[in-house]
Amino acid sequence: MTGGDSLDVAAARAAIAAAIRPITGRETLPLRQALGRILAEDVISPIDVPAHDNSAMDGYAFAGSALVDGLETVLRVAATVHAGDVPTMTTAPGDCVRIMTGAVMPPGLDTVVPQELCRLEDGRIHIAPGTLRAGDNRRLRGEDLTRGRPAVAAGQRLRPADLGLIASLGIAEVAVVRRLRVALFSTGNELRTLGQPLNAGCIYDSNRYSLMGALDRLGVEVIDLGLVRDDPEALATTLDEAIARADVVLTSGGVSVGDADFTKDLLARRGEIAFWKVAMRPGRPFAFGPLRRAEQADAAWLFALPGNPVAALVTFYAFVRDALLTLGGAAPQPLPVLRARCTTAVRKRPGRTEFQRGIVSPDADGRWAVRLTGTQGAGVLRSMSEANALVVLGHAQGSVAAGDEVEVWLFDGLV
Ligand SMILES: Nc1nc2c(c(=O)[nH]1)N[C@H]1C(S)=C(S)[C@@H](COP(=O)(O)OP(=O)(O)OC[C@H]3O[C@@H](n4cnc5c(N)ncnc54)[C@H](O)[C@@H]3O)O[C@H]1N2
Ligand code: MOO
Ligand SMILES: [Mg+2]
Repeated sequence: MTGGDSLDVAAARAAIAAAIRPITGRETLPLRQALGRILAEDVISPIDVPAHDNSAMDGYAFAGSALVDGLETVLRVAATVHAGDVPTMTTAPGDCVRIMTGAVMPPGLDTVVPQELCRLEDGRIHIAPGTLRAGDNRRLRGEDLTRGRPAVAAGQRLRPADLGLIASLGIAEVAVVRRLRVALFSTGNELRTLGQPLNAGCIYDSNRYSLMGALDRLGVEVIDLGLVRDDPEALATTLDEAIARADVVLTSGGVSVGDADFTKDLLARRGEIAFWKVAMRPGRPFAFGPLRRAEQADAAWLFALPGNPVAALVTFYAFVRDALLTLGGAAPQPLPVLRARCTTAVRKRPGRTEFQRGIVSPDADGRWAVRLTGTQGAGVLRSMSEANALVVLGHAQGSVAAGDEVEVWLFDGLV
């Protein structure tokens, strides 16, 4: 669709999802280097975790059958086991064993009384009636994981807890998907790079920094191709380098209808425009499509983001983030969505999706409320910097009155 018609946001997301396929490259990494990487294969547990029934408390282990309703239980302390010991003793009826947290349960014993819940006197413990039930404070063999079961599924972006879980299985290396390579550059004669003087009529290139930050959060390999002038030849040269080196090319600027807006036309020459223009604000001029690669069957994908700084980030979150996760082999991880009361009225007409920037926090009653971050222009980056969420006003929705519920997409630590 290249004409004046715009696709709605849902249709644009669906078109991207239908076009892309995960990359297939794999590598094996030591666990210590695998944080944030995407698991390529299920990790199957080779052992039961824990490997033995063990005590959850420092206290005394005994046979739960010794507990009798309504009566005090008195038991003689016959032995001691520490974590790391392998107890083999048999325990006579009426005996208990001093046990530490994590120690293997002695044969035949199934219950632990924490030491603060009993009284020790002359080598015997006294447990008041009703203190606990048989089986209490014992961790069962395999209660975390049983042998042969998947512990962490392929597609998981490995988090600290996943690394710990895999380590608990004794597994030192994991197969992960190779890192997705994303090349990016900014376009515009007016752009200056940091460290250069700001001549009249110029602005600093901020998009590359916000977008590289967003890419770093996703754990992809970033190929920074810098700034490119609004010159079709310079653009073509840089785009060709990007196509040769990357799976995905991310550009900002030059996708609208100005006389120096060449990015989209270049996409049409190097590949195919799957769509251009989305019925949304900000971010209407956004182009997506495949780029042909010399000697390679698969395409690189171009996401051409609008130049306005807020529009660039909004389109990144609306379209690019999920697509990069999919391309990189990750299971879907949509931004957390919730409904919140909007404290400000918003004027809107149906027929396009609007992404306002807001701060979500609980109100006095503990319900979620969201207030907008001031002026919402597509060039006002402060509106995005102060926000912790996007307020998403759907395609068919009209104006919002103060107090109405709206949908918000929360930024999390991953975006
Ligand atoms: N006649 C029309 N004009 C415009 C339309 C339209 O539909 N009809 N759409 C507007 C919308 S919406 C947007 S968004 C912009 C998109 O423009 P481009 O993608 O072509 O981007 P540029 O023209 O290059 O720049 C727009 C704006 O953003 C600033 N910019 C660009 N790159 C950066 C950067 N890396 N860092 C910071 N700021 C950047 C640039 O200086 C411009 O101010 O088009 C509207 N026009
Ligand atoms: O929609 Mo443009 O993306 O407002 O600035
Ligand atoms: Mg333009």
